[in-house]
Amino acid sequence: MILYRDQLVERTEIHIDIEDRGYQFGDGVYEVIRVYHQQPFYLDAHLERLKRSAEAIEINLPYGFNQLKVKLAELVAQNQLVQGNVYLQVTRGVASRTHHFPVKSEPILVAYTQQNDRPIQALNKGVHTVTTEDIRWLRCDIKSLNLLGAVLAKQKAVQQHAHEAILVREGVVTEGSSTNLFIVENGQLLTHPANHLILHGITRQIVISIAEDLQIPVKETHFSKEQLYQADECFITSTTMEVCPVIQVDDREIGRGQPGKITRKLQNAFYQLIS
Ligand SMILES: Cc1ncc(COP(=O)(O)O)c(CN[C@@H]2CONC2=O)c1O
Repeated sequence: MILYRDQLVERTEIHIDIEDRGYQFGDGVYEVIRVYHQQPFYLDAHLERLKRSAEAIEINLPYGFNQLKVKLAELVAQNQLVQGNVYLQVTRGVASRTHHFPVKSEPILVAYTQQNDRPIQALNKGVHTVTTEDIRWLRCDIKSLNLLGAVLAKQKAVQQHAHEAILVREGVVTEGSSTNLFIVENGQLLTHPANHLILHGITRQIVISIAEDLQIPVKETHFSKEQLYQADECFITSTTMEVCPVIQVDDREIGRGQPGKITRKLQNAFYQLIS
């Protein structure tokens, strides 16, 4: 079943209008929410970010958090989702094609579930990555449907048999195409500040909290591609990748090409949260 507007319907019953602004302009916002043991993980944080993103582009969510939580719970239950993702998006709705906001349009919400396992092999062995220029716009803190910059970066990674593209803007490492990124330098975590140039990842924030509990120093600061190459450890974080070690960046091994000790500590602590 699919949550379409405010009803659970079969996918075949849904017809997206050719002038839905999400379809024509990417004029909408989205969230990917992880489900473990039939329970959405950090649902409130995801919905709060959805609201922030919608407000940033002046879309009014079609209904409130409590109703949305009830609907998402029904969606997860109806689809018997034990472990996987809920994809949720809200577009500005349907209107004759004009760049400026239509005088009147009704936001359209769609949510659906995907059954999938945790990325165990990537978590255990680590992943290869490539670097590429961050060509995205300057409001990456808005989780918008405008994902072409991320799509092109991810495609470059896949073409080079890598898992993720690490984005570099004017010499500064920002984040992955669909992940946040941390390095470990002399026992300290470094990650890009949560400003308009990165998505304020929920997993990123969880890792920062875990690090504080484990008394691992964290510095939200700029760092260069050279620092990335020389890092003792590196990992990426996201709802779908959890805390995933990076063992290679371009042609450079990170650490000794193995997941690092601090990364493993953070992984183990994160695993306790989802068990
Ligand atoms: C550009 C970007 N940065 C960071 C993150 C990590 O944020 P969370 O920790 O809140 O997930 C994402 C998540 N991207 C989602 C996660 O999976 N697929 C996506 O599109 C992202 O798209």
